[in-house]
Amino acid sequence: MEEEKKRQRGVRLCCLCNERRASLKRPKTLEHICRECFYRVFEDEIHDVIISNKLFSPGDRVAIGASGGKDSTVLAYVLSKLNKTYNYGLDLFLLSIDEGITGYRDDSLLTVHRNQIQYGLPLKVISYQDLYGWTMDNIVKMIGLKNNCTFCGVFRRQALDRGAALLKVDKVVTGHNADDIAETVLLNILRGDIARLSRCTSIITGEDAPIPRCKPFKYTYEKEIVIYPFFIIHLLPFFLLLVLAIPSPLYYVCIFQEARLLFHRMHLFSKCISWFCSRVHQGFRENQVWAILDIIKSGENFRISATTKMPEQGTCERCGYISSQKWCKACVLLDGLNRGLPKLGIGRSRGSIDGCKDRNEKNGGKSIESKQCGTLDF
Ligand SMILES: Nc1ncnc2c1ncn2[C@@H]1O[C@H](COP(=O)(O)OP(=O)(O)OP(=O)(O)O)[C@@H](O)[C@H]1O
Repeated sequence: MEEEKKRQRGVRLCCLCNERRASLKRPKTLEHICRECFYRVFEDEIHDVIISNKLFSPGDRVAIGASGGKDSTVLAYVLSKLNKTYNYGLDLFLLSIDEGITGYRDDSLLTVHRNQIQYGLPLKVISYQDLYGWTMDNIVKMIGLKNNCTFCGVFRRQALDRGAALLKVDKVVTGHNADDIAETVLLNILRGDIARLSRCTSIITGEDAPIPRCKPFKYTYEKEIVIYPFFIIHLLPFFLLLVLAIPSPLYYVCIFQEARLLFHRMHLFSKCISWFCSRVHQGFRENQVWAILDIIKSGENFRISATTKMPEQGTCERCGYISSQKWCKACVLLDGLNRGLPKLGIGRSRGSIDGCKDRNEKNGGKSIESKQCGTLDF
């Protein structure tokens, strides 16, 4: 009766509970729903992903890769909430890697320190300076802005594993979301990187490595991760917050990623435009919404032919980290830096460093070489 009255008054009701006033159009399904139902479906879907993929076992020690950005901040909050609500029995930790990027990581680490207190989770911070003797600031001073992301990505991947080993955890979780995964599928297709294409949609990776990594946000849309903490604030101030680039976990973009920063600004600008034009371009937006899940599904359905030779997994002769080469990529890059020849380890031709010969080449086979690329370098 009450609902009927509301409907007559022209109030759009939430299509899930059919009781409360709808206050947002859900980016993933385009349903008009209320705030309470948004929180419920957002958390329920992540819980379903965790359970159906058996991401954790009771008693697991789990490190949350905490960059201080929006994805890992929301992940830390949601995972600790679900852990309590559904009694997963997990011991959660925050693990942060300090790359030594002044004006970027030092700011975002403040958020992680705040999260440590807010969520009551132990925090471990590991720096490139301690692990490698180099900060990204110093690396960029030596090599400039070109290729610096290769150093950062390779070092971070290994640093997360080393931090996880120090914390003696069973698993590492990262905040990679559906948009990141769809983007990586497309990048790997464009680059013809079959090795990465075959594993980039896996929700658990590195099962052959000492510590597996999981992505509970694999099917969670970035837009919903952004809405989740800020939903209470109405959309307009939220857009202003983004566009004016007021420092916030939503907006941490690495200062060394100039191209990405430009892309990010353009992306935000186009988001604003599309928000204003959304009623006109409804059909286009609906296609865009489904494209993310479709791309992930295509990546999942990708099958590698049995005759394709994949890189052979071994350990680095220098540091003992997993590697398909004699030396792992981090050791090759570090060696180049320490010798004052930082470009040696970059690109495909790696013959110039003795320790870097491909095991498969040595074995006479032709392997698929996997480069450091894409959003998912974990
Ligand atoms: N410095 C870091 N320390 C710990 N974990 C990290 C770090 N950088 C990235 N990660 C992990 O990898 C995930 C993806 O990182 P990426 O650099 O793509 O950032 P992002 O998509 O902006 O995510 P976020 O918003 O959490 O920073 C993060 O969500 C986080 O779990």
